[in-house]
Amino acid sequence: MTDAAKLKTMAGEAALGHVEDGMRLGIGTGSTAEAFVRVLADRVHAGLDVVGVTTSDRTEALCRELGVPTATLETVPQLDLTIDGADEVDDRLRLIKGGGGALLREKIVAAASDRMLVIADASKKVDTLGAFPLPIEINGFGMMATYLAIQKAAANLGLEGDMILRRRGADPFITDSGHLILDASFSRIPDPEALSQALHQVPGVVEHGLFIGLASEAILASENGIETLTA
Ligand SMILES: O=C[C@H](O)[C@H](O)[C@H](O)COP(=O)(O)O
Repeated sequence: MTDAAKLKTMAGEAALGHVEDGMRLGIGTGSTAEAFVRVLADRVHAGLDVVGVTTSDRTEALCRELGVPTATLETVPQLDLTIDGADEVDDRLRLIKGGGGALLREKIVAAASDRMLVIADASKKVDTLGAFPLPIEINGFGMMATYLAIQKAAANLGLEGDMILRRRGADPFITDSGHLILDASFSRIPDPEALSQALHQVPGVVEHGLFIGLASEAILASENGIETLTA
């Protein structure tokens, strides 16, 4: 296992300490969430009784492969705890997510949960959000108009930077819900709340990767051990 993989597993194992028998779990997407699913599966095989609502087709497939029971939000619409990774986390537990393209379902699942626990390696901790390009999920219809409207909304907040349509090989990346993603390199987002509100005003924006007021705790793994941030 590489050092990076070890840190993800460390964070996943620490997250297990928050999981109790009978819990309805939201299960995130990405390499750290996958590390969590692997340690969770061992516990399930040892008798832990939980049900997971997954945030992507990819995580759903992994849970099925490893024997972690899953349900949909339609049948289990209220969750006790969501455990998910992040691309950036600041000291107020504001996040950038969506590097893997799962931000929409991740946000819906986190919002349906009593608590959201972030798991990450300590390199994800930042003073100011924005070095990681902000994923913005948009409808395919009128995408150039949406692009320009986002650019204008951001400029009104003093934010400028490249916005690139995410691709998978030669084709546009399509999310599990059938949308496109723009990755916006603003470098620094000093007021994430203002940007979040402004983006939600743009028709065509389905969701964005700023998670504000959702995470209640973060487990950050480094070579020195586990650091826990609480809201
Ligand atoms: O869409 C993907 C998610 O928001 C991931 O949780 C995020 O990109 C972090 O992924 P990783 O754990 O692979 O760094």
